[in-house]
Amino acid sequence: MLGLPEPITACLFDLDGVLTTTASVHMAAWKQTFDEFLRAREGSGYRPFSQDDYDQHVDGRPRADGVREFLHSRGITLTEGSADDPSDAQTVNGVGNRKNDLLLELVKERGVSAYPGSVRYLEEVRDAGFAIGVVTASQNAEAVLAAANLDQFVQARIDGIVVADQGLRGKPAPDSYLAGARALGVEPARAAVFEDALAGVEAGRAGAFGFVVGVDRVGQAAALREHGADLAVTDLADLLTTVP
Ligand SMILES: O=P(O)(O)OC[C@H]1O[C@@H](O)[C@H](O)[C@@H](O)[C@@H]1O
Repeated sequence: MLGLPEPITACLFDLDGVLTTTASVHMAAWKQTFDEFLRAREGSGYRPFSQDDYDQHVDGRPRADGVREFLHSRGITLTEGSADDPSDAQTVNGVGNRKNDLLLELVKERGVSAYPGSVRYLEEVRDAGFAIGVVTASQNAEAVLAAANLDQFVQARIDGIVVADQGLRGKPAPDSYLAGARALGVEPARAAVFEDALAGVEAGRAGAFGFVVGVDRVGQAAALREHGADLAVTDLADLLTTVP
């Protein structure tokens, strides 16, 4: 029993925070990046980047969208710059590159692991014969999936690189999930979306997916439901005992 309603035959999983424990690593890299940025701009009285800032403005969105959205919330607008901007450039790309440098350092230091409950769930989904896709804003998804030994489960991957190459709108727009469903050859109504980000459950709802599971890792179950989750669980293995 996968805890999913009858018509579902495919599962589209977000990666960071749903399958792997890397959401907290992204959060740490963003916090260091934005705190350095704000301190340099506003001095020691700056308001630090918080978990709430991450949840509202950054989580689930493509890297540059996260930079823009968060800085906008603080009344700051930067020029875009270009992809090869140095990481100290005061541009959207420069700030994003600083964050990526820090993320890669942290991933190297801490390693990447999968949630044991998510691995159990993936095994059950695979054994039930359901199609499996990963839909993530991250441009580092291929390496993270491989490091966590999860690539064996994945039949289609729509990641930050595909999103940029195909000119898709990032989450909360439904485009990347719709591309995931297309890649698996299923109608959205027959696919379930699994998301820990508010922008991600919004994307699932906007795409009219058959079922949206909110995965609550930071105590935001009610907000996940408000933004589009049909159900919120704290671990994917909880679904194995849930009858919808
Ligand atoms: O910077 P990356 O690896 O391309 O990731 C982009 C975004 O990917 C999402 O999966 C994370 O939730 C965000 O925190 C992150 O900012």
